[in-house]
Formats: sequence, structure tokens, C-alpha cells
Amino acid sequence: MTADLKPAAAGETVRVELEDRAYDIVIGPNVLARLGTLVATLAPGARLAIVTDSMVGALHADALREAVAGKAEIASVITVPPGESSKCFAELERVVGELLDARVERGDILVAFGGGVVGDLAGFAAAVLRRGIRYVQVPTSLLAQVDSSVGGKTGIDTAHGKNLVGAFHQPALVVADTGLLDTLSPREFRAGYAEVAKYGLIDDAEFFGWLEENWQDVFAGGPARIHAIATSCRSKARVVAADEREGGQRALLNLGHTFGHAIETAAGFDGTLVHGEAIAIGIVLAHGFSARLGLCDPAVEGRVEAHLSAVGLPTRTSHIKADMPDADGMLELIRQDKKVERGALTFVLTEGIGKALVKKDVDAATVRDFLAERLKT
Ligand SMILES: NC(=O)c1ccc[n+]([C@@H]2O[C@H](COP(=O)([O-])OP(=O)(O)OC[C@H]3O[C@@H](n4cnc5c(N)ncnc54)[C@H](O)[C@@H]3O)[C@@H](O)[C@H]2O)c1
Ligand SMILES: O=C(O)C(=O)C[C@@H](O)[C@H](O)[C@H](O)COP(=O)(O)O
Ligand SMILES: [Zn+2]
Repeated sequence: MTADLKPAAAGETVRVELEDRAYDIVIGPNVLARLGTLVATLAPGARLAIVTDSMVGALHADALREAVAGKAEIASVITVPPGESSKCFAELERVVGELLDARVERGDILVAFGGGVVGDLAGFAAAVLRRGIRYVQVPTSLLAQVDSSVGGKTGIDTAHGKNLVGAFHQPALVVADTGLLDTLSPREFRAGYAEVAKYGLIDDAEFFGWLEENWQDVFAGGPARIHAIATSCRSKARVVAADEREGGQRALLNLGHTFGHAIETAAGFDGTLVHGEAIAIGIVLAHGFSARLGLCDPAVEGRVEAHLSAVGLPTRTSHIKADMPDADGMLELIRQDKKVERGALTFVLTEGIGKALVKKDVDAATVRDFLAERLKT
């Protein structure tokens, strides 16, 4: 462990600079204990409505109750089933109904206590309830701590694809207690790691190199893990502050997602393939496709795949399902991507490690031919 990681061991606060909607991401071990004080400062007298999933609730709801005891009243605790299938209209309707039953008011605060599924669903409920109430993200998975709790993308999936119904609604605060990750399954930790590696691949080759050297320490916990989470949050906060609604450079955070979301949708939202795993495959495909278009050296894909595969992530569709749609079927799913403009495809591609770029007007037939080849591997 290098000496420069020591200050981060105690944690760090990252600011998302968004003028009157700026907020802090408080990162570190035991920061959950500060939640009551932080919320009472943010909104004195506000009641809290907690949204969680049954896995996180069973493990950590008591700690959350303790953290807010005497500081803020809990109006309601709403529990959804764990997993991607909860990001749907039916669960949204149920959550909103329970919030209204509890007479949660505009001045109250919703607390999204869970992984990215709870964060996206609860954030969307907060965006639409009484035309918008404030919410606090308390992310409990690695993926949620490094990505989904920051930036205000909220929403649900439909049969047409991922995140197709939603809203931009920034949280008022993010409290990422890194100690909560100790109960996360190795599979879910690995899935979140795909989004950590993504930040290095977008624009920070040094961070990617550091991950290649130190990923085992990140998995083990301690200062390296906190360093990886804080570095990821700083990176995302910078991009979101510069382009909140994805008019331009925020699309870089979608590296691996055009292929990845299509693969995740094709696999069904049943847990066969979780988001981070689909993104790992999508990241490898994005690098391979960049090489195919002559944007980068083919060796780059090999380096990326070697790292993701070393940590235990899937990197090929054949690892997952025998009955994936064919290349035409995948292309149809890709056409639902939110970056499509006037029917033309946009991909986040790369010129090398840490050199991602947004490429518009990508030829659909070239994508189909590339996929036809790759879906066999
Ligand atoms: N809004 C965004 O910017 C953004 C960014 C990335 C991903 N996402 C979305 O996030 C979702 C994926 O998030 P995820 O990977 O956190 O999945 P998730 O919310 O399904 O959590 C993964 C699993 O881990 C469990 N879990 C969470 N925290 C735990 C803990 N501390 N201990 C034990 N178990 C725990 C959950 O119950 C669940 O079973 C996807 O829907 C994806 O689209 C959104
Ligand atoms: O915050 C962003 O912007 C991202 O693209 C982060 C992604 O990791 C995340 O999966 C996001 O939900 C994808 O957004 P979408 O707009 O492509 O649905
Ligand atoms: Zn993602």
C-alpha cells in the first residue's frame, strides 16, 4: 500500500458542483452513523421515508434506525424485492402508493437505502411524488457507491429495455458507508467493479494501471477500496457537474452501455446477468469495436479483457446464455438506446486506455456484422 492512500483511509467528502443543487458525497467507514445529523442539518424537522430492499433491510435497517434516532422521525419504511425486476412500473406504483398512505409531504425526505435498483426506483419515486421531493442516497453496493447514487439519473426498465422511463433528479446528499460493503456477495462486488474500471478506461489511464496492480487490495477492503471509491466518485462528480443532462461529455459514462444494456435486456431482468456483468461484456465489445473501426490498436481490447476476466467478470456473451438473440435482434435492442439521434446510432468508443470518445452516426450494418461475429464467442 502506498503512503499516499493513507489520508483516504478515514474517508473523504466529494462535492458535486451543481449551483443551487450542489451536494456532498460523504464516503468512509461508519459514515452511516452520521446520517441523522446530516439529514437534520439539511432539512430540520423533515420526516424520513426509507425505501430499501428486503436483503439490505434485513441486514442493515437497524443500523439506519439507530443512525437517525432522536434526529429525525421515520414516517415509513418501504421494502421492495431485491434485484433488477423491481425497477418496474408495478413497484413504482406500490412505492408511490405507500408514500402517499404515509402522507409523505413535499418537505419530507426520501432515503434510498440499497443498491442501484433501490436508488434508481426510489429516486424516480422522489422525482414524481407531489411533483418532486428531496431524497438522500445511502448506497449499500459497490456499484451504487461508485456510480448510481451520484448524478441524478433515476428510472425504471420496460420490456423495451433498460432505464427507458425516468427523470433527472439530483439527490440532496449521498452517504456512502464503505463498511456496509462487507456483507455484499462477491458476485455483486465484482459487478460493481466493472463500473470502477470504467472510470479508468474513460479518461484516467493511470487509475486503470493502478487497478491492474492493486485490484486484490480493493477487493480485500481497507484504504485501497476507499481510494477506488473516492476516485470513482470524484470522476463522476466532475463529469456530472460539467454536463448534468448528457448534452455532450456525460455520454462518456455510458462506455460499454450501448452493447451492455442490449445484452442485459436480452438476458431478461431475472438475475441471470446483473448490470455490472453486462457492462463488463459491453466494455470489452466497445474496445473490440473501436479496434474494428481502426480507432485503437487491437491489443487494447486484450488488455481490458485480461483485467476484467482476472477479477472474475464475464467478458463474452457465451459465458452467459446459449439462447441470446442473434445480431439482428441485438441491433433492434440497441436502436432503443437513449443516445440514438434521428435514428442514427451513437457509441462510446476509444482510442486507447483512458481515451474514450463519443462517436455519432455509427453505421448499423457494421455493428450488426461485428455482433454476428462476436455473439459466437
Ligand atoms: N442511476 C445511475 O446513474 C446508475 C448507474 C449505474 C447503474 N445503475 C443501475 O443500478 C442497478 C444495479 O445496481 P446494483 O448493482 O447495486 O444492484 P442491486 O441494487 O440489485 O444490488 C445488488 C444485490 O446486492 C444486494 N445488496 C445491496 N447492498 C448490499 C449489502 N450491503 N449487503 C448485502 N447485499 C446487498 C441487493 O439486495 C441485491 O440483491 C441497475 O439497475 C443499473 O441500471 C444506475
Ligand atoms: O450516470 C451516467 O450518466 C451513466 O451513464 C452511468 C451508467 O453507469 C448507468 O448505468 C446509467 O444508468 C446508464 O444511463 P442510461 O441513460 O444509459 O440509461
Ligand atoms: Zn452502468
